[in-house]
Amino acid sequence: MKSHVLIIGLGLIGGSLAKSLQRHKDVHIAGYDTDPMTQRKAYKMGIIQSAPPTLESAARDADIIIFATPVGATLKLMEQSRFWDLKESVILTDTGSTKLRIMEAADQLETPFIGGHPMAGSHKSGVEAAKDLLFENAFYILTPSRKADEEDVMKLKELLSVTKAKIEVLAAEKHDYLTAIVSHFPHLIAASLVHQLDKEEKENPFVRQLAAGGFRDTTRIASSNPEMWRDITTQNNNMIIRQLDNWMNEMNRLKLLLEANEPHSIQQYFKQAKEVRDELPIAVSGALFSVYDLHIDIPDVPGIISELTGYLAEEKISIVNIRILETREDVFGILVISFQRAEDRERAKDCFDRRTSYDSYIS
Ligand SMILES: NC(=O)C1=CN([C@@H]2O[C@H](COP(=O)(O)OP(=O)(O)OC[C@H]3O[C@@H](n4cnc5c(N)ncnc54)[C@H](O)[C@@H]3O)[C@@H](O)[C@H]2O)C=CC1
Ligand SMILES: O=C(O)C(=O)Cc1ccc(O)cc1
Repeated sequence: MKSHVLIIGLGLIGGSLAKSLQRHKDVHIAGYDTDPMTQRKAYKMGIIQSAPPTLESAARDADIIIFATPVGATLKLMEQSRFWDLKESVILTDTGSTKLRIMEAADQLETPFIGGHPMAGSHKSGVEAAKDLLFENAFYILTPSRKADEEDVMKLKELLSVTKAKIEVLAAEKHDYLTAIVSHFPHLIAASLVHQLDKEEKENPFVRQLAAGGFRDTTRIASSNPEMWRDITTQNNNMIIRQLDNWMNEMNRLKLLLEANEPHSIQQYFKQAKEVRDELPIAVSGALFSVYDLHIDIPDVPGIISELTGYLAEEKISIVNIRILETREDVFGILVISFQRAEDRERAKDCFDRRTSYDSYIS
């Protein structure tokens, strides 16, 4: 008999999970979204196999229910779930970026709840951005509630195994502490840098044109969904404030360094940061967010980027990011294209080797 999975919230994460879980031949995936257009689109795209009209009817048939909604909505849905007519063996789980508040709510439920957080994503949202391989090689954190037993955890792990994510069990508080450092607080920094640019721009409109390379790299995540980040920030408020306090101390240390303006100490500051950054497991399997960069030496001529991305599109190779490291007239520029999987990067390199005369290499 087929096992029934209900995914509530069919955006980037719910849609990607639905696509990935299709690999189980014995699983039926039902999908619900408060936005009827999204639900219809997910059904038409074949991401979900049924689109129930109400949550109550869908919940009745489900063996596993996944809340893939912004974390504020997830808390409300968990509360509503008390009134659903659920199977006795049902397991509830979520995909939210915060875990402590969710698990406090989970402890109030009679139903086993296993918190979940796939630590991969992007600044994009919505079902159109969903990708079946989004979670491959990424960590997927689980935080089981007191009512979830070992067998429940095994069932969920078995369901999620097809995502090819690396599943780890962690305490909710530890999860929120760590994600404040590597994910939540960096979002606030990105947003604040953009605010700073915006203020300057009033006096100096040209600054906007100059905001290339480094500024864009550092602030990409400021383009994320504001509703989602409102909820994350309010739920993990204390941990984020702790990081802000640390950051302000660090900024004071930096200010003293700048006021002293001593070249050696300033170089040391950058050198130490570079050493730590270069050692981060970013482009290898096992990273929080794995990306695989391919560098291509390109001449600075109009249309070059669309030519190269056009080849990738023809060969159905997906990219996650694209940027130019350096472009000056008469000088070669370096185009950096990031892929989610090493295999995609290999295929892209092969594609460029066959179809262009540009050198591409893994730096
Ligand atoms: N975007 C990312 O990179 C990541 C997000 N997450 C978490 O996953 C969850 C979902 O995020 P995304 O998919 O990016 O958001 P999204 O904005 O792409 O999709 C959320 C979907 O939920 C629907 N929705 C909202 N309230 C609902 C409700 N009460 N009932 C049913 N549907 C409802 C929306 O209409 C939308 O289609 C969030 O909790 C987020 O913190 C986790 C990992 C990565
Ligand atoms: O786009 C990025 O780099 C992200 O930071 C994506 C992301 C957003 C929220 C999460 O909980 C996990 C990953």
